[in-house]
Amino acid sequence: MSEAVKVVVRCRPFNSREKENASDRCITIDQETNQVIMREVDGNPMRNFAYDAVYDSESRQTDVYEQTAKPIVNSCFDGYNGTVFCYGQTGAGKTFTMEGKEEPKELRGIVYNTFYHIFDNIAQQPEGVQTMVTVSFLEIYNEELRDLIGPKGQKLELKESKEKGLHVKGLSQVCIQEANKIDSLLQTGKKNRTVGATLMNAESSRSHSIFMISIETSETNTATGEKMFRVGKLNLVDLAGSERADKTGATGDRLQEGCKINMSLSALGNVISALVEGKGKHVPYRNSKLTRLLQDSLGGNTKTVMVANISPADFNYDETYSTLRYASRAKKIQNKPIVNEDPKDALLKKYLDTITQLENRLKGIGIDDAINGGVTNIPTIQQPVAGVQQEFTSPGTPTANTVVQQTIISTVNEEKLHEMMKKKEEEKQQLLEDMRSKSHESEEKLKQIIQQQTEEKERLMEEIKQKSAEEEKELRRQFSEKQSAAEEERQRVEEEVKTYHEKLQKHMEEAEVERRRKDQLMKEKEEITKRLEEMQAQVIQGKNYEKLEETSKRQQEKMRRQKEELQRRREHEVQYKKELQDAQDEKLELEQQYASAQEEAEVKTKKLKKLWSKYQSSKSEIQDMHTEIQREREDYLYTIRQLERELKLKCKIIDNFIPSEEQSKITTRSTWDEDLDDWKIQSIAAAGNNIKMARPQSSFAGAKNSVRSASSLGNGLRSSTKVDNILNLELEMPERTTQDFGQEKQTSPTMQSSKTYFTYNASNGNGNNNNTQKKKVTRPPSGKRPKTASKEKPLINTAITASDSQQQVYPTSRGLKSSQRFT
Ligand SMILES: Nc1ncnc2c1ncn2[C@@H]1O[C@H](COP(=O)(O)OP(=O)(O)OP(=O)(O)O)[C@@H](O)[C@H]1O
Repeated sequence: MSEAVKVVVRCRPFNSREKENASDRCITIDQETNQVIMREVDGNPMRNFAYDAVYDSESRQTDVYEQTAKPIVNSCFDGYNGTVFCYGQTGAGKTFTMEGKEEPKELRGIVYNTFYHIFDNIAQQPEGVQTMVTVSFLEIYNEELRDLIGPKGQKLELKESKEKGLHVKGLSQVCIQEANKIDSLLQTGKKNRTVGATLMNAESSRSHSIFMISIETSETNTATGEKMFRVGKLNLVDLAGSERADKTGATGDRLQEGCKINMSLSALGNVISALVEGKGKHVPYRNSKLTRLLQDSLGGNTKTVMVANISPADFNYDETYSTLRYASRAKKIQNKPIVNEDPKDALLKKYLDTITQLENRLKGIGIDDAINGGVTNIPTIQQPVAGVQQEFTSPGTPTANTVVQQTIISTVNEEKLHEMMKKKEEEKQQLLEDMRSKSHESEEKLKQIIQQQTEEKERLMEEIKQKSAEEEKELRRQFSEKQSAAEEERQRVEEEVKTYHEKLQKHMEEAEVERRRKDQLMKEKEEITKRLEEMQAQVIQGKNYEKLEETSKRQQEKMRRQKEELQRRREHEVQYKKELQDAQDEKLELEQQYASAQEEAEVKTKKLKKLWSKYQSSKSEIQDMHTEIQREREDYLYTIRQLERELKLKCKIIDNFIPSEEQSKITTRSTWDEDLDDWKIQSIAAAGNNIKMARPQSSFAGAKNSVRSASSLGNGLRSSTKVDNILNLELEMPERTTQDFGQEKQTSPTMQSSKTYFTYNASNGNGNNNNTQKKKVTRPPSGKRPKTASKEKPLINTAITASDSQQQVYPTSRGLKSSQRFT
């Protein structure tokens, strides 16, 4: 089953340089539709691209990991190969995405998360499943392969073998048992990786790095009892960024590195293009080390994810557009991942085989007995010694000399033997000791591992419990915080309303008191006025009268003003009350409106977004159509130019080689046939090219030459042989010729062997004219053309001068007549 390369895009936040040069945002990430929208910049139209997933500058490392790399890591456990590679302009965030930092947790990139995930998976595997994890780390710097965790500065070579396939010879492979070992390994690799500062990135990677993880698992088949091995190889690739020298400000080494980087990236681009273009197309994997190493990841046996990193700033518009186009193309690559079962180069298998062999060897030399009951029964050392002793002490009838000799030899041999035995004994002891300690060590290790795993499990369980308890606590705390905040808010509003009411009440009371006081005053004043009037009526008015009247007037005026003031205050009070009521109503209404308006806004935003993306895609479709039309137009113009050239040639030939009167005759006899969508020319079947030309035959050779010169008489072009070819309306009259003319069948044998020339006469195509009758002239029985032929009149409009006896009735064709220049 083939599957497409998965492509995701991640946009980083603005960096300080972009902020300094006041760059604008030109990218919008729409996570609902998985689209990246590029706004219009400097006359470039708006563009949108869709991918498998998109991440904006707020996206978290874990989100990117969970949705992109995690599924691939899981499938490596099932025996699939996987590749995750980060692609993009320099400083776009590839290394941040791929590596990040180990602490704080939130900054861990794909490599870190992969390891924690791998060891989480291992911890959850059922009993009996064995796993082995190994890693390698290399860089491709200036087209050279370098080991990042092995001996420093060692250059490596790419090799291909039947057993291992394509591999890097001599590359270090480190076995990892715990996830946290990865940090030191990564640090070593990072220290060894080539980085350099450019204007675009203070820590720019100057090489492509590949972190290779191999996950080997073995499981026993419950039905057959056989061990099954699976190997999943995972490549985590952090590519160097594409860069423009004018932007990076690179010179010297940096510039050279940049060139090499761009070259290998363009080789990668060519591979992608070739794969996208389709079957049969040669894929240039061999053009760079990068593409050779990634051969399986692009169009091969691998599940691949490409992370395209981009900048949001219009300062990088061109680079971003190029990355997005690159990424769009990569989506079309089809891979064919398969499970790698029982591979020949499985390290785990080799390890397990070696362990079994060692165990068998131990059994073979009685290791158990040796351990339990001392060394006396070990045959390999005991038996030869016994044999030697027997040999030297065997009874016989020796002489005194021989006895002495034998005794000396025997003593010497015995000593040697003794020494040998001692040595062997020591070696054996040492071996046994080693084995014992090794087996003890392995037991201890096993116990330790089990103990560690159990502790780890317990710790994890404890951690999870703690975490969930903490989370619950945190949620509860947040909830109660929110609740108390809401309660506080409610109390505050209530308090406010209460204060408002109190103020109002106080105000009203004050106003009431004031009113009462004024009423009282008025009353008093009225009473006084009344009394005054009464008194005035009794007292004779002197000069005081005027004074009193004036005072009363002033008091009345004052009272009027006070009344007005009271009235004004009452009105104010009413107004105030009304306003308060309105404010409360408005507040309520606003509260209701806010909820519904927010919902409405959300719905409308969604609709707007949909419409917007539709608009965008239609726009880009139109743009594409324009480009297409432009291209077609150019094609058409090209074709027109070509046709014009051809037409000119034809016109030139006609004008120079066909007599003008013949041209006009042909033109007047031509009609456009709508049904056939072609020109119809009368008696076209008799035209030169439709008639078989006379082949040069030995018997006719002389005659043919004569005919050629005879037929070139028209229009003063007698000597031209080219004209012969054009003007010779030579006809061998086969049976079918008459059919071509649409006339009666003529089957006369004389006709079949005859040679006839045709030309239009002056009748302008009137078929009833006697002159228009075509006549056929047969050759003289000799078959030779008469030598006088060249002296005949021109072919064109020439009357036939064949003898009556030779003349046949020829099919009538409008205005066509045959001519012969030999009689
Ligand atoms: N998503 C992100 N969030 C926050 N910071 C980011 C993000 N992506 C990148 N950065 C920061 O931007 C800077 C450049 O990123 P990085 O080194 O990963 O770029 P690169 O694509 O690997 O560049 P080069 O190709 O030159 O090596 C770093 O300081 C990095 O921390």
